[in-house]
Amino acid sequence: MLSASISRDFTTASLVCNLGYTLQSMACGFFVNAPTMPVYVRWTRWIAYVYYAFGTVVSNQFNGFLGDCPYDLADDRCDPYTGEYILQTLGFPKNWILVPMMVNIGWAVGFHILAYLLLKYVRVSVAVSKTFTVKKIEEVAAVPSTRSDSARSEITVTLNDIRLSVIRRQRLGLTTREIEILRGISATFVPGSINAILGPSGSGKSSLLNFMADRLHSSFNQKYMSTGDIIFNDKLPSRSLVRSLCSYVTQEDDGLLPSLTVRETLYYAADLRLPKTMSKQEKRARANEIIMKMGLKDCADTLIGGEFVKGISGGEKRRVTISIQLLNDPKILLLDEPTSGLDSFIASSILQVLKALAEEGRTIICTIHQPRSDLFAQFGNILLLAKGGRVAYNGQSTQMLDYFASLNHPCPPLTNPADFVLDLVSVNLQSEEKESISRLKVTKLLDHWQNVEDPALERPLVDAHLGLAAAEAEFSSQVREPSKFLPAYQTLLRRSTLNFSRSPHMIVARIMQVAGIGIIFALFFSPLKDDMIGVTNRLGLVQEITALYFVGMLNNMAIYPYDRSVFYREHDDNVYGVLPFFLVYLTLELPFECITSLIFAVFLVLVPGLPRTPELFFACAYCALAIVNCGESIGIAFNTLFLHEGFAVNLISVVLSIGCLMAGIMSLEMPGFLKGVNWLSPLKYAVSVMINMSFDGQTFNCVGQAIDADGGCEFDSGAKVLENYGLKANVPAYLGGIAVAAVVYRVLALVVLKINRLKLGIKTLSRNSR
Ligand SMILES: Nc1ncnc2c1ncn2[C@@H]1O[C@H](COP(=O)(O)OP(=O)(O)OP(=O)(O)O)[C@@H](O)[C@H]1O
Repeated sequence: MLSASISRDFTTASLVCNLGYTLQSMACGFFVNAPTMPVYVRWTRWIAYVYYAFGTVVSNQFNGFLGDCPYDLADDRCDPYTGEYILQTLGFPKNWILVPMMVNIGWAVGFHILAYLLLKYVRVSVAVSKTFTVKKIEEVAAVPSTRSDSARSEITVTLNDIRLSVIRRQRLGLTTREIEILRGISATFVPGSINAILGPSGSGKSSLLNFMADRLHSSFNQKYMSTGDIIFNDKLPSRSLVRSLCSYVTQEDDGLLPSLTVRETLYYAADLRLPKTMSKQEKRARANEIIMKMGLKDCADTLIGGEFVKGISGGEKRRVTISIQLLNDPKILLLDEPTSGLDSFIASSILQVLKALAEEGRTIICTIHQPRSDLFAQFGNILLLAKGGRVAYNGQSTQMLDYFASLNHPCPPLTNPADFVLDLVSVNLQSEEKESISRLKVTKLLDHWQNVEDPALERPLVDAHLGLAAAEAEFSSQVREPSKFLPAYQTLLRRSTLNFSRSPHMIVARIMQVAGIGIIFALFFSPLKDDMIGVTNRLGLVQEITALYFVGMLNNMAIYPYDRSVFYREHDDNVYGVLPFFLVYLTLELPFECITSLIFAVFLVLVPGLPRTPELFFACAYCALAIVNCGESIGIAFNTLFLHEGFAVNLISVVLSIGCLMAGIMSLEMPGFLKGVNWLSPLKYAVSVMINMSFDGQTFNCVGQAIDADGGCEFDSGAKVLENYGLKANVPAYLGGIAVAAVVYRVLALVVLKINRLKLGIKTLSRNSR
């Protein structure tokens, strides 16, 4: 909480938290012996709550303790076996239990108060975005409309008795429940004006739009089923053709990268979405044409902006999201709540833009939750749904009130027509009496539409087979193929590099997450001595390489969830596949991991004085790189499986903590099952390699050690340390194991992402199977 109140940005907050935690754990006295800490950091233990917690636990464990001393208890040589001696070596007073517990309560309260004060008095500053002139990708003049003749042909969309239901698994998959979402929707959407889908909450507006855009995907937990046809100009297109002809604008603008300008966003989108037959100049010209058409000229060189950088306005963001979908000149544009969250002026301007697009011959279909009367006037055609997914009206907006008036439901004067019809088709749940009256009224309205007015009653059913062939013939030139691997990879790499280079705090955090903890280790452990304390400090220092597992996760959390949102949107639009996205992430991540791992090895090996050999230096950098990389892989996998970042981070932390506890000296005696699991952990290999290479061939003096009968001591050589702790390992094999683990973890992350992005279709049932 304190870190988040110091910086509200996750990247910086996680850096503060990580370095703060590392400092705490170094100062606690477990990894590095407190009395032997260098004087310039020895004081830090007094401000480390972990020191007090560790002191309490150790005091509780060793007060009055006596180990199995092989000599007479009065013999001085038994001193190292006493709890008093152990406490003295660790630098803790005797019976030090109550005081540190009270101090820690003080720390807990203090941290909360400090966080409260920071949250209350330190305001989040939102920087105003700079404008960027595109230098490398030169500006290309907008050209007059490039719509081809085929693009100008118009499409009337007809829905024929669409039924949609979902079967959901419950109680750990033991039972299932079927929910009917749409019950026989027949409607017509015409080109030339805005087609609005209205209805109370839960009436199925979004589900219908998602169904039309082919965005409903079955999964393990839910299986969608549908019947009915979507017809384009009396022809029955395949689902893939529907997907190609329809562009879909989602409710959120989360498919935009905050550090790109509007023009850059559209240039890169054009590169990714427009066919490879178009030259770069033509793609740029198309993007500039859209910028002019959508009224984005004035903000074209302003950053999109995000949480901490004020960029373009909310209305402009909506326009940019719509613009991206307009790049390939779709014949049908579906928009989910395009005006939600916008003020009336901006909402009205968005609808005017949509109206102008419709007047060019496009079929514009949008859901609107509760339009004001001025917005309602912009709609040409209305589909009114009632709760339960049934149609109450479909036709021209100008005739809607007359239709309801003819059924004895006149709209009172000065009433917003949209509010009036939404009330009309809603069930009033305020009292039982009102509910039964309103339910009867709604049922009558729905039955009347279904039995008397439903356009499907007059429509001859299209011959599915002939219709399919005819549709393919008419619209095949409009089919959009996803971008091939190489061009997609190149464009995404350029875009991500530009976005990343404009986020200096992320670059600093990526470097300092690894280098920072290396510096802290060096401060606490340097210089390593050759006595007993030197032995335990070496073990502690080498063990600390496991902290990099968390660094990988934090690096991933700072970037991946944002990249993922943009990727999911573009993948839903069938712009490119999983692999280019995945490899671009890896390409940007690896140079940072290589450089920071080398820096880390300087502070872990050279500065404190582990054997200063090239072998150990590069082995350390290699292990560090693999551990950070595996942490990132686990981050990718969990952040793909779970969209909620808080939940994902909790789960990842558990997995990583278990990995750290099972590595090296933290778990010398584990049950067989856990030993088996540990072979899957990169930390096991890395810590073993580091311990073996750090101790092999080393000699130590006996200061502070129990002297055995022949005058020697337990740990006078590195070989004895490895043998006594059971840490001897086959270093070359383990070095190979680390590489295998890094590759396997990353491939697993790719498989998780691939499975997650499998677009399991909707099961289409024939009419008589229901
Ligand atoms: N995958 C699903 N699992 C269970 N129920 C679903 C699912 N999808 C839709 N529904 C149900 O279908 C109904 C229609 O949902 P939908 O989101 O389409 O309504 P809506 O009219 O768009 O509502 P709102 O205006 O509040 O967004 C709701 O009752 C919803 O709970």
